[in-house]
Amino acid sequence: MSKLANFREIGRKIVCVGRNYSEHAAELNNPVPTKPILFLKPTSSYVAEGSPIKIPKDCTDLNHEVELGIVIGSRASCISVEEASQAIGGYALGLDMTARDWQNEAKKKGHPWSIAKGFDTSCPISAFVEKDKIKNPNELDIWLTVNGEKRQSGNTRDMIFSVEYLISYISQFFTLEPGDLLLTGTPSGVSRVQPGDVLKAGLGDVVSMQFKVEA
Ligand SMILES: O=C([O-])CC(=O)C(=O)O
Ligand SMILES: [Mg+2]
Repeated sequence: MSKLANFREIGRKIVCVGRNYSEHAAELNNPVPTKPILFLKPTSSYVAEGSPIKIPKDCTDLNHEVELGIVIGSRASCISVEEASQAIGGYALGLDMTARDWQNEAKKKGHPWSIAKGFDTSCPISAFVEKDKIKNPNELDIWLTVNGEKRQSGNTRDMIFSVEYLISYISQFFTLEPGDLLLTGTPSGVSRVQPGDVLKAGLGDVVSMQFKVEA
């Protein structure tokens, strides 16, 4: 078994991309970016299947964002787009849980989004997916249901910036290290979750996962 199966323990950062699907940028009245928008989540935000997503105290608008995750397999600093696929060690399916009320307030004030995006349980994550299970990460169906009702349904071909472009771009600023996770942004259909909701999500026919939401 690959040592990357343990990426939640060995990885030291989660790098997230914002507004990488134009329909999602539009649904939140945000402009479509001309270069990737990056933010970080602490690795303490991971939650694995079997444990619940907890709505933080005083958050009134917790949203789901289903995203393709790239698990880094080898150290990458200032690499080119052509070299980028060599840095991919595997994949995971992730949820970028977002306290939208807190994010909107921070955006208005020009403050960072760290709490809105990085609170405990804000990164529900699947098991590790071996690299050879996915031929082309830029051509994958990605979906999420809430209590059996379809909310998000997209394909990674609609990403504004490809997986390889993102890895290269991020590596110009942050050295990527084995076990680090890159979350590639969410397609449209984000919505509020409530205590008791059951979220199911899937990536192509390679992985699916389920999480319960608690107050
Ligand atoms: O909060 C946002 O909408 C930005 C983001 O994470 C995404 O587009 O996936
Ligand atoms: Mg996101």
